[in-house]
Amino acid sequence: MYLTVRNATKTYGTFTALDDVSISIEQGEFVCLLGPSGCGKTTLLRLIAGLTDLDAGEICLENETLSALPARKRGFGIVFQSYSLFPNMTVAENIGYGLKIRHVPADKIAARVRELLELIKLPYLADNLPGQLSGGQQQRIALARAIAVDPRVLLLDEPLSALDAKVRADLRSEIRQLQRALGIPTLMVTHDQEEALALADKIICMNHGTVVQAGSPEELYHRPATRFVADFMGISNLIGTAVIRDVQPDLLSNRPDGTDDAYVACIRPEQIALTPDNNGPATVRSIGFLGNLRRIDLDSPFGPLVVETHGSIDCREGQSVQLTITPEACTWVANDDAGGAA
Ligand SMILES: Nc1ncnc2c1ncn2[C@@H]1O[C@H](COP(=O)(O)OP(=O)(O)OP(=O)(O)O)[C@@H](O)[C@H]1O
Repeated sequence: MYLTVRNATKTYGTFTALDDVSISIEQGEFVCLLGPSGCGKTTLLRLIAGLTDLDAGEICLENETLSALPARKRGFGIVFQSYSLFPNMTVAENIGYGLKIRHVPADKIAARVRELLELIKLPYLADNLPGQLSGGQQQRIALARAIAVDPRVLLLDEPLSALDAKVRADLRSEIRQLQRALGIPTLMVTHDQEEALALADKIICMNHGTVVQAGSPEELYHRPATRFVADFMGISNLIGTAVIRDVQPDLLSNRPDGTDDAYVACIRPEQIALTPDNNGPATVRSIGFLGNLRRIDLDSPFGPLVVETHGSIDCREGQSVQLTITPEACTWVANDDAGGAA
């Protein structure tokens, strides 16, 4: 483990923002902290950065305890949602700032700034002021400034959320490429599950100040541990045990033992097949065209269902359809009853 947080707790008055949280980041890993607004993501990032004090717990980098080390001595690079560049400094001065305060010689700073401007593909902007740049450009500069000092860890707090969809998607893949090329262990806060799925080696899913599940994007999507994770990570059809027993009992074959309330089935929309059938038990309510796929809303004996298909589909709104669902399509997840909190 490169960076570890053990049993971190943080309270504000009587409110517990983080409750006994433990996480780890490996060397070179890209980790996303994902969860709904207010779940404690930013608090955890700020604790790691040294911008907030821990009430209890420990933060270690390799074998060094960081808890007593002030933020500026941790050697971390930080990028915030608001670009937070120095408005009166040029782009080159902004990028070189961290090196300047470390008394690096001017020629070395100039060379490093040139190298970073090439890396973020903005070599022609060196002499501009931040106010003359687009949001996406400013965020690239903020990233270059954070990387300039060869940080031991890169901390990103919702760096893309102020940008529009296209710029956001472009910068997302650039951040990924840059992080891969430089191998800097990175922790990024986001509330956007698509962003986390696309970027992360590991996702740490949080709710109400605790870690609900940590794992690869594939694990969290295909094997969510709880109803909250299933609901938060993409679209899922969550169906109770009693309904399944009534409608299609063979789907219960993989269910763990426990009371009816203990588990619900999570069936992803791409795992349900439809066939037009005038005597079929389900009815198509609406069909949405999403470019590369179609999303179909159904009324069914299971209740409302969402189905997605990449192929063309031979049915129309109002049509009756037959459903094919196999027991393997059901992931049984603990019913933490937190679906509503997502
Ligand atoms: N300085 C503070 N004083 C009091 N309460 C705070 C303080 N900072 C954060 N909180 C509370 O702690 C909780 C967690 O906040 P945090 O910013 O970590 O959430 P978050 O998951 O990053 O949410 P968001 O995505 O909305 O930024 C929130 O309920 C917030 O109101």
